[in-house]
Amino acid sequence: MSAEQEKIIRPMANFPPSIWGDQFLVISINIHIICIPYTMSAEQEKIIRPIANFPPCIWGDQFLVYDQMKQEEKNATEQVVEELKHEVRKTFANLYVEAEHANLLKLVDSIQRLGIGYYFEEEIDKALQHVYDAYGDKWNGGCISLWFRLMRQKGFFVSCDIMNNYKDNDGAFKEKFANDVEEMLNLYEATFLRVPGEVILEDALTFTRARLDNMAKDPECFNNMFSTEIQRALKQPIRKRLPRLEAIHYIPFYQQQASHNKSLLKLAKLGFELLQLLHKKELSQLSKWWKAFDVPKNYPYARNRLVECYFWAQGVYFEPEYSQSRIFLAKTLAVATILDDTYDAYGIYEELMILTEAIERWSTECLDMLPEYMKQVYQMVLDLDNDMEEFMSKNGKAHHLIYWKEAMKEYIGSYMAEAKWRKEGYTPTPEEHTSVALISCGYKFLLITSLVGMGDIITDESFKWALAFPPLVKASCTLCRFQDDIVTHKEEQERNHVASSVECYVKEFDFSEEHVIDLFIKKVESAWADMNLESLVCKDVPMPLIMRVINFARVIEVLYKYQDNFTHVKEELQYHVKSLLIDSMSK
Ligand SMILES: CC(C)=CCC/C(C)=C/COP(=O)(O)OP(=O)(O)O
Ligand SMILES: [Mg+2]
Repeated sequence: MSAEQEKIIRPMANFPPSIWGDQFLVISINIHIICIPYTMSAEQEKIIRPIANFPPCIWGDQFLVYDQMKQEEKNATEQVVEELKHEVRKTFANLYVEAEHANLLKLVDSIQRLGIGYYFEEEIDKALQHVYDAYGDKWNGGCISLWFRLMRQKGFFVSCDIMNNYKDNDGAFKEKFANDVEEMLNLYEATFLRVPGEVILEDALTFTRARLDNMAKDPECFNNMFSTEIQRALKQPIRKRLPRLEAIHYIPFYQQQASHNKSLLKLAKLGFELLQLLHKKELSQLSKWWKAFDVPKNYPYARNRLVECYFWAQGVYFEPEYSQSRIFLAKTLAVATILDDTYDAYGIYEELMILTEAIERWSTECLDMLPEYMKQVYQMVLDLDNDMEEFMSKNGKAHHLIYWKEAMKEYIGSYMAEAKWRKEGYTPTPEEHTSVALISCGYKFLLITSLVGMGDIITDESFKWALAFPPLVKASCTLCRFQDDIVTHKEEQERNHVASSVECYVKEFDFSEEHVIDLFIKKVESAWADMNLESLVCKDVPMPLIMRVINFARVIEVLYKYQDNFTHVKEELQYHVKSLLIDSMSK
């Protein structure tokens, strides 16, 4: 300032200086030390961490490399596939006459169950629209249950009144159907497309389940082929099956049927094989990416589950067009697993506060404030965004990642809320718990993850819709949370862990654990009915998005139905992974 300007008289107060000097620097250094566990001596490390001792990864490095098909062989296979597709298209065309409508439905069902529905998306849409336009709700071409299931699967809200055809005048189910295995199976499968309040379908489920149960115990009645089908259906109906796993079982079953279409069978096998090559390539690419993080060394407390995460992502979508999204989803799942275990199987409250704030701020500048062991996982989170942004900006859709980040922040916020309850030893009321646990189950965040990169069908509106937590998404989160807690809560409570929904309900209502679990099984069933309803009434939501929600729910059926197969990878999941990603389809 010039001497002139200096004439200004400032209202100076001459406040006394700080009296504390630098003495608190030392304390803040101590706080910093607490945040860096690897530099702490055993003495200093008085902190008791909620360690879980999760089993290690069982797969080793086997997916790093894979057997590739020679280019000439691949080209030749693709050529045959095109020819076979052409032939199947001709079959469609022949079935449009009225007398063949039931066969048209059977063709659609076989194609879908053989796992090659994505080859004939247009033909299937056209065929079902044709049947709907011709009959509306008044289908009279036989195979009622098959018609009902296929229509509802595709989003046509046909009435369940047609099921009265299975009943006598006195309202009981006709006994003449009871010995018809195929009809019983079809009716049973149709009941899983019911929406809340469809009593006739609930009764049909009770009726068919009892009959099929008896048939399964009496293999003399029919051939072996159906016996296996019945047992599989009783364990898991078609509505809840992952399409790729269904193809593995259905292809040999279809082959055994005398009436099978040879071109279709061959196409299903070749299609499976070609797609398996792509999946192997993706997993190999992911394995290389993951290996660089050296999870066993850097995150020994966490579940190292890349292969299982890939299985998860592949369950959500297996089609070639979603390759980039599938990879992004698998990466996000693998990182989310480390985060989940950091929040509830290693981190202490003060450290988690810092990590939560860093994720909220989303900047490399936050790296310095993090405890040493968290730095890498934080960088992994930032890189998920950076890597996907590169791909998304090619299509001018990089801004979709803003929604993804918003969802991630909400998800991490719910982990922090649980960490707080854990620290306080507080058991929330079921209501308080649900508001957090439906987000912490991860399914809202993962659904939003799965939409990134799916193509033009997904718009800003799709993300806004999902972020607003509509009933369809809420139902899938409900199912995920309760099914997960039913099988994981015992093991979790052996360490210092936030109360799961089971403990919250036991405490609030003074119910026995068994009773709470029965209640949750019913909640899971009604969440399926809610998803069915929403998938029929959400007309503004594109079908490919709805199918992601359904497939996420189907993955839960595999990973959490009877036990926690994600944490403890037993024979059944190993078998699935091998048949999808290692073994070749038998010719
Ligand atoms: C759905 C997500 C996020 C998948 C990633 C893997 C994961 C965290 C699974 C659930 O683990 P958990 O049984 O420990 O879940 P929680 O800690 O929420 O009970
Ligand atoms: Mg957990």
